[in-house]
Amino acid sequence: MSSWEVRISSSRGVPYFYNTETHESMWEAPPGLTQDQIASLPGAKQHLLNSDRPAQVRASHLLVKHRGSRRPSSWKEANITRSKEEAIEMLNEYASEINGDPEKFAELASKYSDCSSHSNGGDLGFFKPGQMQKPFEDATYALKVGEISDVISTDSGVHLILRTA
Ligand SMILES: N=C(N)NCCC[C@H](NC(=O)[C@@H]1CCC/C1=C\[C@H](COP(=O)(O)O)NC(=O)[C@@H](N)Cc1ccccc1)C(N)=O
Repeated sequence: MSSWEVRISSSRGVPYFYNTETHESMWEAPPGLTQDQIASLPGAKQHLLNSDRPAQVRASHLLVKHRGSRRPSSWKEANITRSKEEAIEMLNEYASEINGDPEKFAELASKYSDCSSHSNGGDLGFFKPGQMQKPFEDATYALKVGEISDVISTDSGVHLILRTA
């Protein structure tokens, strides 16, 4: 496997391959390396090289915060004191009311989401790997476009996610 490693180009912010012996560098993976060998190169954090992961995705979410949230406050409520269990119960009720319907999702997100994105039906716009908290990112990438997640927990609170692109 010689001495290839993965580095991030400072100018382009994307991974490239660098050989510490020959000082060669290339954007594409060196020929002859299997996917597994590439994934185990120094610096090749799987999500950076996850070639089958689209560069960006788009999602909407319905966030219910609780007293354990990193910022237990929102446009709806200055001081959020509900428990995490209560927040999960609320989300499960919303999920059954939404019943997989994207329009219903946007309607309920506008009314009930504790995120500023509520004003836009929960739409977060496009985002790339590394921008959102990991559980949120992984859950979104695991969804097909048009699918709604189960209850996902992050430091912000608990979410329902609808992947839209
Ligand atoms: N578009 C981006 N890159 N904006 C920065 C995202 C930061 C990111 N946020 C999260 O991972 C969670 C999941 C989705 C929303 C979110 C949290 C919070 C609410 O939780 P709190 O921070 O009070 O704990 N909402 C936001 O950030 C909003 N600006 C998202 C947004 C709103 C309107 C339009 C676009 C994006 C993080 N790395 O913390």
